[in-house]
Parts: sequence; structure tokens; C-alpha cells
Amino acid sequence: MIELKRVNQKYGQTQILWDLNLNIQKGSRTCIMGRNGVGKTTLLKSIMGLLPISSGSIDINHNPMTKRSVEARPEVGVGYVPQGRDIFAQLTVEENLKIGLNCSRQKNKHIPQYIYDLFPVLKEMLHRRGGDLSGGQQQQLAIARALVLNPNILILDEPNEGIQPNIVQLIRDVLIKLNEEHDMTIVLVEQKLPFARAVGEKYVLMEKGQVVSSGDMAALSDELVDEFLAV
Ligand SMILES: Nc1ncnc2c1ncn2[C@@H]1O[C@H](COP(=O)(O)OP(=O)(O)OP(=O)(O)O)[C@@H](O)[C@H]1O
Repeated sequence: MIELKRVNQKYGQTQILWDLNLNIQKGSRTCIMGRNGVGKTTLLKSIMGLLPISSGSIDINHNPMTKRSVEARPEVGVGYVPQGRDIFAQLTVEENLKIGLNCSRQKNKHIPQYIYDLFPVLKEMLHRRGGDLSGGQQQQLAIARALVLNPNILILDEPNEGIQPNIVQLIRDVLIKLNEEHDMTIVLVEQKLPFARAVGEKYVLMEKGQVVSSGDMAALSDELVDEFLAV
């Protein structure tokens, strides 16, 4: 589970997150939504320890994380797929995956087989450079890299941005499978409502750096969509 209490975050003098409270339940699939610029990516980066928060607290799996570094996140079971994927273009697929493994303190460092079962194309392309992969293949690699440490929480920032429809479907199926068969908590920032409804059981709506509504996806009404998502 992830619990944020009264989190404030600033870029210099500009405050982005305002007394933000958030509770992500263990085993859930949660979509964080909101218009451009409301602070969704900033929220994920704050959870990941990539941005310092000015006040408030962040607990992950009952571990206080507020003052702990980004390296502490894999230790408590969190995997992260950043916006834009951040694949190492000059390294091979296998090397990209092994970079994920390097964050581990475990002695037995190997890439779990189930990752290739989820993304067979990666096995075929193991020795190709990351930069030679299509956008959809790179996104599969980014998710796979986050999975090599067997996280129990997977956080993804707009995994479908610029991805072709058949890969979007694959990603949807993988996220549901990871949740249902591997007991993984899924948290994703998602702009597209149909995908959010297909994957998410829970929604979180943000506006101006705060959570303004949250609940079961089935309760995400047209009124809420109009008020907080329509452009
Ligand atoms: N490094 C930065 N320095 C200063 N301001 C920033 C920085 N990164 C983001 N911001 C600002 O913080 C606000 C929130 O940005 P953020 O990327 O978190 O929003 P978002 O909801 O994820 O938006 P999008 O849907 O466009 O990705 C925006 O006004 C943005 O311009």
C-alpha cells in the first residue's frame, strides 16, 4: 500500500502539490487522472523519491519513505516505469534489463522467465540495441525492466503515450494479469478514459496539485469527467 499525508512539493518557488492526501490499497489497480499540468507526474516522482517534498509523509508497504532515497524504493518492493520510458538507446535489450537487476541486493541476479512470457518480443530481440526498437517495443522493455526485481507495486506514468493500438491492448492485458495472477498493486497515470476504465478498479482525480475525488471506477460519473477531465 501507499499512503501520502499532507504532501507539499515545490519546484523552486512554485508550489505544485498542495497538502495532498492519497491512499492506494494493496492489491488494487488505480488510475490517477487529471488534466495536463495538474501534478500527476510530480506526484509519481515524489512517491519514487526522485523529487524532494517540502512537507508531509510518504509510507510504502508500511515503511516510512519520506527521507529515504530513490534507491530505497526497490527495497520495499516498488517498480517504476517513467514517462518517456528512459530506455538506454546504446545498450542491448538484455543490458537494459540487467541494469534493472543491478538495483538488487539479492545475490541470485537473473531475469525472471515470466517476463519473457509476458513480452515474447523481448526474448527475440535480446541482443538488439534499445534505440533500434519501436516505441511499443521500448515500452515493453521499460515495463520488463521495472519487473526484474519482482516488485509488489508497479507504478507507471502514461505507458500508452505514442503507442500503437495492438501494443496498448497488450499492455492492458499485462497489467491486469500482473494484478490478478502475481498479486501486484498497479498504479498508473492515464489520460485516456477508455483505457483507465478497462484497467482501473479505482480512480483518483487530481486538480491543481490536490486529490479532488477518488473511489471505485464504476462510480466515476459523467459529471466528474466533465468537471475534472474534459478539455
Ligand atoms: N522541473 C520542473 N520545474 C518547474 N516546474 C515544473 C517542472 N516539472 C513540471 N513543472 C510544472 O509543474 C506542473 C505539474 O507538472 P506535471 O508534469 O506534474 O503535471 P502532469 O499532471 O503530469 O501533466 P501532463 O499530463 O502534461 O504530463 C506544471 O505546471 C509543470 O509546468
